Amino acid sequence: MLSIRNFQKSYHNRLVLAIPQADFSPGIHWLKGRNGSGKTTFFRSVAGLLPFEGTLVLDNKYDIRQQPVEYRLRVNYGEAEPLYPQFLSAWELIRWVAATKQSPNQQVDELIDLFGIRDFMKTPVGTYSSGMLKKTSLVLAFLGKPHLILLDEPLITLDHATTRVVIERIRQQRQQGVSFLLSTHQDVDPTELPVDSTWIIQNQTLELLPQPA
Ligand SMILES: Nc1ncnc2c1ncn2[C@@H]1O[C@H](COP(=O)(O)OP(=O)(O)OP(=O)(O)O)[C@@H](O)[C@H]1O
Repeated sequence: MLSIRNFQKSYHNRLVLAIPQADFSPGIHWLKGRNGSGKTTFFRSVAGLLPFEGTLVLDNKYDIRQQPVEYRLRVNYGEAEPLYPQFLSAWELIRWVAATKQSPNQQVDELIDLFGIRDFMKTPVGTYSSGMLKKTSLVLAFLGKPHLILLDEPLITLDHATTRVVIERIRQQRQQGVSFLLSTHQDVDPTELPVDSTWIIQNQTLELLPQPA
C-alpha cells in the first residue's frame, strides 16, 4: 500500500529520521514513539506537507514526486493538535477540503452528523473547545475517497461517545479498503480495533515491532 525508500528528514541539517526501506501492507498500522521521536514529522512528510529526501509510492502507482496531485488526493491527514485560521468556520474549512478532495455527494452531511458538529459549524474555529476542534479535524480527515488516512493521536480530547464513533468509522472504512497509519499514546483494545502491524520510531528510524503471539 505504501512503500518508503531512502527516506531522510532533517531540520536545519539535524537528522530527525532516516528510513532506508519500509513497506506498509493494506490495513491498520500503529505507530509508536516517545515524545519528540519524529511521529509528527513522519506523518507530515507522508501527507506531502513537508519536504524530505527519498521516495514514497502509494499503491505501487502514485509517486509523491511524479504524481503529486494524484498522491495527495488519496492520502488524508488528521493532525494531533489541529490549528486553523481562527476566523474561519468549520463549515468553510469543510467546503474547501471537500471540493479539493472531490468528496462524493452526501458525504459532507453524513460526516457532519456522524461527528455531531452541525450546531457549531458556522461559528469561527477560534471559539471552539479542543474537542470541537478535534471533531472538525476528523471530519476533514475522512473527506474524499482516500486510500490512506494518517491519524495522529485521533482520540485525544474526545469524549467517550465520540471515541466510539472514531473507532467504528475506522473499522468501517477499513472494510471498504481504506488503510490507516495511526499514532496514539493510549492503549486501544485490539478486539475493538484490530491492528495489522505495529511500528516504532526510535533511534531516528522506523522499525516493525514483532506481533504478539
Ligand atoms: N519545524 C521544526 N524545526 C526544527 N526542529 C523540529 C521542527 N519540528 C520538529 N522538530 C524536531 O524534530 C524532532 C521530532 O519532532 P516531532 O514533532 O516529529 O516528534 P513527535 O514524535 O511527533 O513528538 P510528540 O509525541 O511529542 O508529538 C524533535 O526533536 C523536534 O524538536
